[in-house]
Amino acid sequence: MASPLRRLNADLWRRRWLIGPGLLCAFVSSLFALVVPSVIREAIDAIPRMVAVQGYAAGTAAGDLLYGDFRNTLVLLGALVVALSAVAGVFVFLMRRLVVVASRHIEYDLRNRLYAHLQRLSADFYHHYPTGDVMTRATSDVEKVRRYVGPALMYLARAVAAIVTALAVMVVISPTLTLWAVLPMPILAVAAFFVSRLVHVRTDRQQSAYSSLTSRVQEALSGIRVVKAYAQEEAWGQRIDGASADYQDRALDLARVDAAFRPVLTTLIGASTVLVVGVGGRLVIEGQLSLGNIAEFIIYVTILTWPVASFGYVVSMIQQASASMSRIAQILDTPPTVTDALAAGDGAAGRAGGVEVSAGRGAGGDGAGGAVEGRLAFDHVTYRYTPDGPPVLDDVSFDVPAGSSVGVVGRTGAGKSTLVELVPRLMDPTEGRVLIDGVDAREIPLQTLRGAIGYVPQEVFLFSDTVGNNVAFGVPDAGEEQVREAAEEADLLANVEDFPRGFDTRVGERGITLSGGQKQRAAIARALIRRPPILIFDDALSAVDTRTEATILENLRAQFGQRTVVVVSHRVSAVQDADQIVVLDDGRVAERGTHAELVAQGGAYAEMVRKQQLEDELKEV
Ligand SMILES: Nc1ncnc2c1ncn2[C@@H]1O[C@H](COP(=O)(O)OP(=O)(O)OP(=O)(O)O)[C@@H](O)[C@H]1O
Repeated sequence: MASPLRRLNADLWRRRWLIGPGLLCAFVSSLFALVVPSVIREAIDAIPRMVAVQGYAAGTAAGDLLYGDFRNTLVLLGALVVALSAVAGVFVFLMRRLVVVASRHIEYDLRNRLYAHLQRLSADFYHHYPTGDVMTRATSDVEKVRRYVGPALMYLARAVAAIVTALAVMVVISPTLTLWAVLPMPILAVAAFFVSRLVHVRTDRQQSAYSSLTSRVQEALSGIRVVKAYAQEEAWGQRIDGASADYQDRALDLARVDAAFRPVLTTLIGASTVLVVGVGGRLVIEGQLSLGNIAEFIIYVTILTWPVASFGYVVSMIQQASASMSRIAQILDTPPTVTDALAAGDGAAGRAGGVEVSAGRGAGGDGAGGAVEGRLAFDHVTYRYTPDGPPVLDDVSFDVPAGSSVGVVGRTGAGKSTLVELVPRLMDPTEGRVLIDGVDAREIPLQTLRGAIGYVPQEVFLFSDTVGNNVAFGVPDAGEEQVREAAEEADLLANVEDFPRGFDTRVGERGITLSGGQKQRAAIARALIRRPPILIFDDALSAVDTRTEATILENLRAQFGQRTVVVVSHRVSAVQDADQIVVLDDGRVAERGTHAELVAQGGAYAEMVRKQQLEDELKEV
């Protein structure tokens, strides 16, 4: 067995009570199926005897009696064939029920394990693995592994059982005829192996052509407004056409290989039959075998064909499953870089570095978020996205006292988002430390740390759910009043009341589309409802007008003193009232101070203020 598949041994063992009896059923069904040819031999061999009796004793009472006996025997033998086949069928049914069910359980467990691990993995993993790639591993790779624990094992068990038992019976009857009958079989196994390899390669290609076709169509439909506005229907039509033609080519390619396999199979069965009849015929003439034996052998050859072919099929299936399993293992073996390893405790509370910190959910609205006060400090923080890449943050140090506010500004790409993502530990600094209440964030249990932070990312993500559930996302048991309160603080309440079903209005694909500003405010409400001691807005006010921005900031200011607020923005208006402003330039702290201090300093911030004033004045003209 290829090594990556060894990891499944524990799963197979856990499901032994399904797999074991399932494989036993495979064996039993083969035994029953194998009795059928000998019954048919009996029946065929009875025919010449019957003909002879007819010849000698036709018309006599004894002849009629014998004839009646023969007929009854034949009917009985026929009934026996039907009964044996039915019993073999029942065992095949049981085998499938047991083994396929086990394989579905193992698939379910593996997919859950993978998803649980994906949730544990840190943001840096997702920087390196494209979503489509991870999706393929979680879907079609898991399915290929399932085929190993299900169909492959099943086919293998049936094949071994059928081949061993059929060969044993055949050899007992006639070793010579057996040798001739199985002569084409190795060619069949090898052909099946190569054909199924070709089939698998083509199936993969067809699958990837299909996923690129569906993602193209999905993109075209989600971007339909842009396509129409730029009159690009024709060009997009051609692109879809291209992807569609590619898919068709791949599908036909697969169908051709598939179609070629059947004739190969039939030819090889034909060759075996001819050999059986030819060699067997001579043995019958020599008196070593009966005619019934030839019929019996022909059935054995047919019985053996599929198991022998399935050997090749199974080998290629196992190869595929092994490749898939190693792709899955790559993810499972990637350790999360952000862990609780350094934290003193794992639970919702723990002692860290002498400072007691506890979960800051405060869903009840205590406002202080437990024992986390919210002092935030960056201590010589450097961050690189790749080990040999340039530092996106370079030796950043500054302090934010608990309950104060800080505005972070800087050109695009200056590192602002990266800086704030380090606070909830979406990733850890390459060098230096982020401190919360004077404690290295890595020493605080993740649950506690993240429970104390309300983070509104730059790209708002709303789930296809109701507005209310999107707001209550981080506090699933929040009451209606809490949801309303948070929405009001985020200046979203008036909008929601205008929606057809208020907070029960669905958003996203199957609901209404929120405006950019409404989405941002829903995300802000989602952060506020947690009543966290630390609030982080990463350019979270960019899609709202300055009046709404002022209202939200006003609401927040009413709570300054209780909450540490970090506001990343391109707009002076969003940061000018902050207790301090940090200007980032190319990953470094270029300036730091209050609005008045920085304006007086006459540096980059003063220049930004001047430009925005000029823009505002121009707008007014
Ligand atoms: N996953 C990543 N891999 C490599 N580089 C990245 C990655 N994400 C961001 N960067 C780079 O890091 C730098 C800082 O990005 P960041 O998003 O922190 O800037 P920003 O100041 O928030 O910009 P903006 O104001 O446009 O949002 C940019 O040059 C960006 O291209």
